Amino acid sequence: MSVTDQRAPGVRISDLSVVYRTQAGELPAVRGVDLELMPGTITGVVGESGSGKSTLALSMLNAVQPPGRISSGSVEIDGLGDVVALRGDDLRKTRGRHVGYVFQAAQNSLNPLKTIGKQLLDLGRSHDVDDLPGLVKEARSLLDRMGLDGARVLDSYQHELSGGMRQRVGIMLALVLNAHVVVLDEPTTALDMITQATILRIIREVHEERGLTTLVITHDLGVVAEIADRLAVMYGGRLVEQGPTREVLGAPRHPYTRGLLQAIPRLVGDIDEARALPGRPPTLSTVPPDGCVFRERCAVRMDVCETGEPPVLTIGPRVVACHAAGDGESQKETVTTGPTRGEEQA
Ligand SMILES: Nc1ncnc2c1ncn2[C@@H]1O[C@H](COP(=O)(O)OP(=O)(O)OP(=O)(O)O)[C@@H](O)[C@H]1O
Repeated sequence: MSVTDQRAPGVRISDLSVVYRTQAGELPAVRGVDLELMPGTITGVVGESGSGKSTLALSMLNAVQPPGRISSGSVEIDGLGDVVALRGDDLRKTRGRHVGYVFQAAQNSLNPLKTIGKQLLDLGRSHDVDDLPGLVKEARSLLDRMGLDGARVLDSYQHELSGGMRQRVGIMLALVLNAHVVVLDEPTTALDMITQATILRIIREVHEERGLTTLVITHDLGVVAEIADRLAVMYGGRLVEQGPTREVLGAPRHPYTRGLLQAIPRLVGDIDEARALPGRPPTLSTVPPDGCVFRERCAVRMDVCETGEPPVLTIGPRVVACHAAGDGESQKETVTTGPTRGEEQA
């Protein structure tokens, strides 16, 4: 729904797989993910803990660290090429300058020995920014917009700031170099509801003003409902459903998406109506290598889900990977958790 700005690049993640080395060998945390970020849109990625969201975010900057590695696939950014193929200085310059980011642990990753302002200048110098006073002014203005005293924050050390303030510093650092692709991993988790709403509004405003292509990673469906144009749902390293946010949330087709929605307590009505998804999400070592990764928790699983990769179905603007999503039966309101899981790639 956002205005597509000519400056906003498109991003195509194709057949992306990321593995981590474990005692049991290399195991996939992200498997065969295909996801396109349309220019000028905000895409939300949701899923329970361990579904591979942060690993996907790191891949956007080719920043997966050992014991992990990108084992296949590409992340093509318009004007930049395949980030997965970048190395050395090209890669370093890309991070921050072309792809702005705030990682989940960003609020703890500031340098405790330097003021925020000093770290900002280091960032500017490392990216050959000529106008450092301009950079400081921009940083102050972004912090002011997020409800902080920008000048004071820049003079502060990390230990002088609360978790929520550090989180906003992280968002400022993601935006300040004027990158046109921005990756925000859990940007508002440490914030109270009111501040969260303010920050989401500001992210949206800056996104539109600057013509960005933005990826927001969150476990919170409320956050994506608030901010994202498109929504991608991950489970066990797979993308199981994606499409326009309103459609996915309004009429989820994958049983996992349905389960996530049903697990949200309502503010009105009977709180018991919220039904937690039974079972737990898989870990690296328990993700089934074959068949549907969601089948253990799926109320409508079929025999084929045990062994067959779910087909990737394109239904209008929606992509669903599920054995049951294609047949008329399962698309009727099959309440509970829903049919088998699938994913959107190989
Ligand atoms: N450094 C690592 N070494 C081994 N396994 C890892 C490592 N980092 C992540 N994993 C595993 O990869 C899988 C995906 O993790 P990831 O952090 O990407 O998921 P997530 O959806 O972002 O979860 P969360 O919301 O809890 O951050 C998990 O099973 C996790 O345990």
